Amino acid sequence: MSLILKPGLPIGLCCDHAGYELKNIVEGYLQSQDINFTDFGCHSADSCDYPDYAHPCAQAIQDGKCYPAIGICGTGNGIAMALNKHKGIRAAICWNVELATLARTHNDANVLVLPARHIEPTVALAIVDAFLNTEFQGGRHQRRVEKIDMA
Ligand SMILES: O=C(CO)[C@H](O)[C@H](O)[C@H](O)COP(=O)(O)O
Repeated sequence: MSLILKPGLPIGLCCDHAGYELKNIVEGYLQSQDINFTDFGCHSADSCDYPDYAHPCAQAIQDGKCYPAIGICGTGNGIAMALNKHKGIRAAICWNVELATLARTHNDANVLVLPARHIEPTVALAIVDAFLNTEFQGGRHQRRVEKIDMA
């Protein structure tokens, strides 16, 4: 059982066309681990706009309908920017396992963002695994994370 899943809540997934193929791979991995997810799209590799999928996914986290989430686009930047417009969302772009671990231990990241065009699928799955299985350290980081939403 993952360390950061909340009982009864699925993981949220969102992507654009650049992340579509990797999202399918991530979904296969989650299924193999018996982890439930809600897929907010996109649902094909046809060109689309990442905010159209990022915003509903972030809203679902805010509404308590899923937790955590994984967002995927070409560089990770666009979908992370859209997700991070939402209060309480801490979306972290991670391209290796160490960054994913630190995003959890230091930042209590609640959305993992993967740059699909810049990482291999095997690395992506190792990142997902690290993200889902690493606890927030709290302590000095708790104070800093609380200050993020003060703007
Ligand atoms: O990487 C991105 C920008 O931050 C987006 O995620 C998109 O995937 C990318 O911009 C899509 O580019 P395309 O040329 O329209 O395929």
